[in-house]
Amino acid sequence: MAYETIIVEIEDDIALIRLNRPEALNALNGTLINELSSALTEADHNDKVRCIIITGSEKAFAAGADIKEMSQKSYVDVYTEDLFGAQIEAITRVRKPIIAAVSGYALGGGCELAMMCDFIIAAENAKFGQPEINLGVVAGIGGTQRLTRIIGKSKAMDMNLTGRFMDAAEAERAGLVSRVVPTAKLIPEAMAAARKIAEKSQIAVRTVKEAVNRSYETTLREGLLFERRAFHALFATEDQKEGMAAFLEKREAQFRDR
Ligand SMILES: CC(C)(O)CC(=O)SCCNC(=O)CCNC(=O)[C@H](O)C(C)(C)COP(=O)(O)OP(=O)(O)OC[C@H]1O[C@@H](n2cnc3c(N)ncnc32)[C@H](O)[C@@H]1OP(=O)(O)O
Repeated sequence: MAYETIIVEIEDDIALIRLNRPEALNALNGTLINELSSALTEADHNDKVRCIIITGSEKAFAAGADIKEMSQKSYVDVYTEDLFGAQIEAITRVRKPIIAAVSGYALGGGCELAMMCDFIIAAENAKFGQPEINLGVVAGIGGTQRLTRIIGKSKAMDMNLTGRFMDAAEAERAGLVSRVVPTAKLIPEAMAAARKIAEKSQIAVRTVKEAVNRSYETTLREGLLFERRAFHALFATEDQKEGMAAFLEKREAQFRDR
């Protein structure tokens, strides 16, 4: 399918989705959000795809929501259309793992989009921020909620109140990103991580995603019970038998996603 604001490449069993509005540093306008949401749904339903990567350009993952597009909207407009509601939240309903490969600016909605992914690999030049305060507004898709759960109250307050940017090293220390890699190696490193995930039992992979995400939504007691029951349930799969047999026989497991 041809898109206007994103490029989708499928290599082996990985879908690489590149945000592609260089003239606006990949600012998230309505078209981009719709196209990203469609491409993700398509990748989620494509049996050949086992892992998804979202990336931008070297200069910008995404510089936030498109300010030009929203600047003249009224409260009635944004409330009625539920701006940044269901359409972008659809990303969080994708069941396959999504890696955000972030180079350059990930600001406002860009940082929030990266946080909606399952984990973030950052290039050394990455800069994260929630500068909505400079526009007289606040974050609208997780900058005060997901960011606070990830990096804690003090840093989240600092980022949201001052609008300052966090570099890749600070983001790694704060737990916002899982690893930092040389800028030129961002896509090869993200592809290597995606290939590792693609080799695993996809039933176990999806269960990991559900269980980790559950930890954000529930109490520790409920989360631990969910995790234990998920662990128990995987004993009903052929992949559990294969994974454990392969270990004991000192060979590579051949998972069949059953
Ligand atoms: C999703 C919500 C609800 O949370 C809300 C939001 O996300 S609000 C948006 C938050 N993001 C920002 O406030 C960042 C805005 N951008 C910048 O501060 C700067 O562009 C920069 C620091 C990222 C980069 O600066 P610089 O290298 O000097 O490049 P520029 O000349 O500023 O930008 C190039 C070009 O891109 C356009 N641009 C950049 N960001 C946006 C944006 N968010 N929306 C629309 N357009 C954007 C910028 O206007 C320039 O275009 P031209 O003026 O050359 O046509």
